[in-house]
Amino acid sequence: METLLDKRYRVIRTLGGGGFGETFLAEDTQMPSNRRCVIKQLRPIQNNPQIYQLVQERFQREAAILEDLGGYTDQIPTLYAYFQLNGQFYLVQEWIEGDTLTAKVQKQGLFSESGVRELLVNLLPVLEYVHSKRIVHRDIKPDNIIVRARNHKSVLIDFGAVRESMGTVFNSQGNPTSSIVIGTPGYMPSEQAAGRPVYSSDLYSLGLTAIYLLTLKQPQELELDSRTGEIIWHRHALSVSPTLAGVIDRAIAYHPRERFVTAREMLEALQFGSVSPTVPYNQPPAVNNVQPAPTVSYNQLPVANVQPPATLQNTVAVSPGSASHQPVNQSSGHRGILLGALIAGGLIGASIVIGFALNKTPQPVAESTPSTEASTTRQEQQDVTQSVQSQVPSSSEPSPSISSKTSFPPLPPTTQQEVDRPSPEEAVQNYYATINQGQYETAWNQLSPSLRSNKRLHPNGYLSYIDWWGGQVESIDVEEVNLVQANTETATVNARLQYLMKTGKQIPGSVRFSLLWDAENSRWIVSDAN
Ligand SMILES: Nc1ncnc2c1ncn2[C@@H]1O[C@H](COP(=O)(O)OP(=O)(O)OP(=O)(O)O)[C@@H](O)[C@H]1O
Repeated sequence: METLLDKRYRVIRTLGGGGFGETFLAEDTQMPSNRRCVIKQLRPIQNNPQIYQLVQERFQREAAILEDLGGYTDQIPTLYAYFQLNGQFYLVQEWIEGDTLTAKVQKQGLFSESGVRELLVNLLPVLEYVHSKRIVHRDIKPDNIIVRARNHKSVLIDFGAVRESMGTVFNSQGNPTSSIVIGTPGYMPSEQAAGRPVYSSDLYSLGLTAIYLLTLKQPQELELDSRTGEIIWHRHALSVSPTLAGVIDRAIAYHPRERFVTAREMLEALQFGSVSPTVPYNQPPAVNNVQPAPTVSYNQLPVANVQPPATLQNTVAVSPGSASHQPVNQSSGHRGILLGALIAGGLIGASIVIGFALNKTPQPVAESTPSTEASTTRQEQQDVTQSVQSQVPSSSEPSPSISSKTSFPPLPPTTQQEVDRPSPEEAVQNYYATINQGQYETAWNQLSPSLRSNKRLHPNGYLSYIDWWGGQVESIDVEEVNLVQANTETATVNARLQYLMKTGKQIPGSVRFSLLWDAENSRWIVSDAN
């Protein structure tokens, strides 16, 4: 007699299988059309009654998230049902008829630039939505994007969240913990491999997906800059425009703070071409577009310089455990981080689970995303301190809100302009007032040309500047400005600041400004800041 799963679903064929269970194509015998669906079977990696209870709770929570996500857009499969049977968990999802990007490339060869652009423009709003729900997909790759045959829209399948709930184990202290990291070697950035995905981890994976489509190179086949750890791929895609190359470069930057912070930002860079043509691979880390990803201690990522098997691209679940012991060496760590963990765990080929119980609190998806708590990591503070180095004084018109009185030495007034000459402290105050009013371009133009073109501070020019001020900082409070020295041509001012970040955090900072008097425009400009 024919068996029906959950007395309802007739399995047509197996679509795939991995460490967590199998995936089936089935038909729903209780729908008039016998509509087709995909059934994902999931097995907890540790099986005892206490764990089962916990997994069950997490599974339910994650299924609710999938339901919510799939209900919003036709670019995420709809969740039809979920159930438990014989100690296993099942998700019943919409079957997306079409080809994965992997299958498409196999059929039609390389994607054109416009094909890749179209794909990104199509997918980035979906990612923006997913991130707005505090979810990091965690397994974006060509296999997990299906182009729907009906309307050619790209659909994002295989969210990592539910599989992660299957990794619940008890650690040696008897506390439940999430024992695994979900992701695919090569497509997964280092912070994710260390168990701390942030939103831009998905942008990184999407960037590598784009490179695959443009070059047919899997991430492991691409070289790394031995000094910076950045991926070298331009030589395999010589006809790609500088704008697209720049967008991809930024998405795949090693460090999250150098990447686009949001999917929207990446989309806009793609649409409006505002990314500088190339971000040289050998650049030092950007300091002016810090990603406020406070849960990641980048200087604590593990390093393992083990080369991966070149073709490995299956999703894996690995222990995030060793993430906190060895200092990161950005010039060489990169891909080795995860792969070391994989190989150390005995990975050969397909999906595996290394069920190390870790002394680590559980990390449901929402907690894996950038935190909004008020504390600040040392790294973040450092980043902020560095990133404020490019602030400039504002226009010569004193702002009514300025409270610090001028202590500029009296000058012999020669013209009305000279009489109205702002003090250096006022210039600094005005500069930040301009930023608080959202007049970023005006503020940018108050930087000296050499400061504006300082690649260390502004790797992508003005874009880096607005990334920081417009994208990450909510407002800035100037707590104190002190004049260090001044003459008619130059001045030095110290400023003590408090950044209110969009995440809700408050971060202190201090900057020493070097100002130059711009007589032609009767204003101070910032020639240096540190
Ligand atoms: N909703 C869906 N609609 C259509 N096909 C799907 C859907 N979900 C998964 N698939 C396909 O089913 C197959 C198996 O999916 P599964 O999630 O088990 O992935 P896998 O490739 O076997 O493993 P993994 O990606 O976890 O390494 C894949 O080819 C995938 O494209």
